[in-house]
Amino acid sequence: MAEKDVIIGLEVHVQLNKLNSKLFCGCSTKYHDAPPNTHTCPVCLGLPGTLPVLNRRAVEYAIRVALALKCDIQGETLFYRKNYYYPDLPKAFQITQYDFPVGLGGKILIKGEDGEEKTIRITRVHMEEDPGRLVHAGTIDRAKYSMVDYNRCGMSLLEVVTEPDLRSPKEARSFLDKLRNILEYLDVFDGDLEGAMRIDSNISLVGGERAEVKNISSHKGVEKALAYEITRQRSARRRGVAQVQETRHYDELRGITVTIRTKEEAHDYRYFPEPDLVPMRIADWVPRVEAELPELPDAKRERFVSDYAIADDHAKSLTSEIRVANFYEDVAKRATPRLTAVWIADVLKGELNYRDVTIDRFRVDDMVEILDMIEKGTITEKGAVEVIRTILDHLGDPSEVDPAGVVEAKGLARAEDDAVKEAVRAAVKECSQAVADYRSGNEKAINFIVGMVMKKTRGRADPGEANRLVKEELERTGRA
Ligand SMILES: Nc1ncnc2c1ncn2[C@@H]1O[C@H](COP(=O)(O)OP(=O)(O)OP(=O)(O)O)[C@@H](O)[C@H]1O
Ligand SMILES: [Mg+2]
Ligand SMILES: [Mg+2]
Repeated sequence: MAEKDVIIGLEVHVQLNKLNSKLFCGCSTKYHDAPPNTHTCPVCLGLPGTLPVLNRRAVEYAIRVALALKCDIQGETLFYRKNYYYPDLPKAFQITQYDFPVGLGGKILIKGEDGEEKTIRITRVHMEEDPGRLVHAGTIDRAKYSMVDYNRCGMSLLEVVTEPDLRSPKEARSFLDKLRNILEYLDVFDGDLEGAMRIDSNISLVGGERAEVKNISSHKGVEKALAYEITRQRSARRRGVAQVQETRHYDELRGITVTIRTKEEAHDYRYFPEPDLVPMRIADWVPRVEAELPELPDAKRERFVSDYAIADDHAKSLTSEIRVANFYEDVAKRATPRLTAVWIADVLKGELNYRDVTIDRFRVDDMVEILDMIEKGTITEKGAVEVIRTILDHLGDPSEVDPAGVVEAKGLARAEDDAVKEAVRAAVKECSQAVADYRSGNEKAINFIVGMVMKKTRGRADPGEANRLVKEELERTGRA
């Protein structure tokens, strides 16, 4: 439900984890399976006397994202020091942007609560370095001690800040899904890696101060934390307790948020320009980066509708993930595009979701073969679903299955026409009561006869076709 009194704005930290090296040093970004503190060097550990060297590719990726989010790219961009003391950042300041971020004033289209397309404005996109990761012994508010892992320290981060345009937890989630989708299209980001996206959610009720729920890493977590906050803030208001500007933590296990600090305790970060990095004229880079921008989800969706003459809903579903979109096009080139759209969007995606399997585990060749069998009438639609399910259920087995093999092994080949006709004749003879009912005007009685045909052919007849044949047979025998 769109909530008129709810105001939400997000700050999304996106790790540019497809880069090979960190933002200011040559350390590898592939630390996810490595032991703690093995991907570090004097620069990302912030040892005295070291100097940052900017990763050009990171700047290029940042411009790519800012352009895709329709931001104005700033002519010159500058880094600042944000000073704070916390063990996740050994040099006691974070190199980030403040004035002159890479991009200002963009937008993302999402599906709003009312089902209509809705524009969420992007305030800015800026670059910064990721701090290290604290691992708390127990929960953050009660831990006896914490351990620190600097593998993540110095990774390239983007912060994408929205205007407070979101009106419900669900809209916040659609925004995050859409953002992730765009980032994956841009090939700068792998959302499956741990810590790839971390979100600060700001939420207030009209006329009240905002609470900022820090550092949630799943979209579902954000949705739940925001729902909890709405209830909490409303109930406080009813009791006459005013919301103060504060930072809160979401306790995922307990499903609640707890206060961490209020505005009075807020840090003064003493931002000042980073003296070890010069301002960059990025305006000159823009034409080249723009020319290399790939097709984005909204554009792909429009093209799918016009190139393949498929329904907009199908196009939307197929483009909501780059891997699905690519799979669709690979199959559609070799099969009927409309039929392909229906089977991928309405059937395959559901079966994959149910099993939590990604589409690249399914073979393009297999999908083409299944669609071919449907079109030639070799299998029924029901049989095709069975084939898809069986293939998915045997992923990773030593003896993987293929469509023809499943059809053979499960006897899914559609019954020969003669066999169906034979079954129809027999069914009409046997179901004399249903036949009499049908003839006296009860049209639904035909379903019983069709059911008998399906039973006799062990489900290998096409139900529509069986229905047509039963009617023909009833007419023929009625005339006699
Ligand atoms: N009344 C409000 N209710 C909910 N969200 C708000 C409200 N006013 C602003 N916001 C949101 O709060 C966020 C402010 O983020 P911003 O990065 O500009 O500042 P910050 O949170 O003060 O700084 P920091 O980066 O240190 O957390 C934006 O996403 C904005 O949309
Ligand atoms: Mg911020
Ligand atoms: Mg903030």
